[in-house]
Amino acid sequence: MTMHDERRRDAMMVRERADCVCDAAQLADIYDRMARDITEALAEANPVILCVMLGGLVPTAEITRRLDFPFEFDYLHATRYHGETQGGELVWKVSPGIDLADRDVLVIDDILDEGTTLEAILGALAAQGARRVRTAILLEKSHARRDPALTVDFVGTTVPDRYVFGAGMDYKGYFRQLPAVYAVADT
Ligand SMILES: O=P(O)(O)OC[C@H]1O[C@H](OP(=O)(O)OP(=O)(O)O)[C@H](O)[C@@H]1O
Ligand code: HPA
Repeated sequence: MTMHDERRRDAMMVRERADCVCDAAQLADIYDRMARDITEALAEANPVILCVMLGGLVPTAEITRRLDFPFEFDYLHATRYHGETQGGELVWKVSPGIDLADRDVLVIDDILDEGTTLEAILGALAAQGARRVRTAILLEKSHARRDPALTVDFVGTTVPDRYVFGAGMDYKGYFRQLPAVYAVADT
């Protein structure tokens, strides 16, 4: 069996035993509410919306299709889990291509865990001259391992301190496409 086959088999076993922590109907309600709050804050701001690839892809698509006001759209790619369940060094793969000087920016990502990724993104966007950066994160993980000063403007919901996947998030590269969020079962 190749290494890829083993990872796939591991992912399938983990999915079978995982607990659903946010189902598709709950996610739809969360996206509706986030889109309403974002509209209230940004409809007149001519913002740039930035998707944090890869995990931000699904929440960004779900939220932006609920926004009926003009905005520009771009993405950035910063990653530090590299297909594993423990974070490592942050690698910047792609910076936003659009000029952010004096712009209102909304960053959309899937999860706030230890906060390392979001801190780096906020630093980079400030360095690019953004006027104001707001953040929309689908899930906030409940623990005390991040700087409490790091706050998010639009939070979907809170999840327990377990590795989660689905709705854009992967387990070892798999299952980003699942329409609900699952937590890996304790061993
Ligand atoms: O708060 P942190 O502990 O820094 O973790 C949060 C980040 O981790 C995930 O990205 P990941 O590095 O897994 O890349 P991916 O989006 O390609 O899955 C997630 O999409 C967030 O961007
Ligand atoms: O629990 C998680 N799941 C998926 N990606 C993540 N990135 C940080 N934490 C997580």
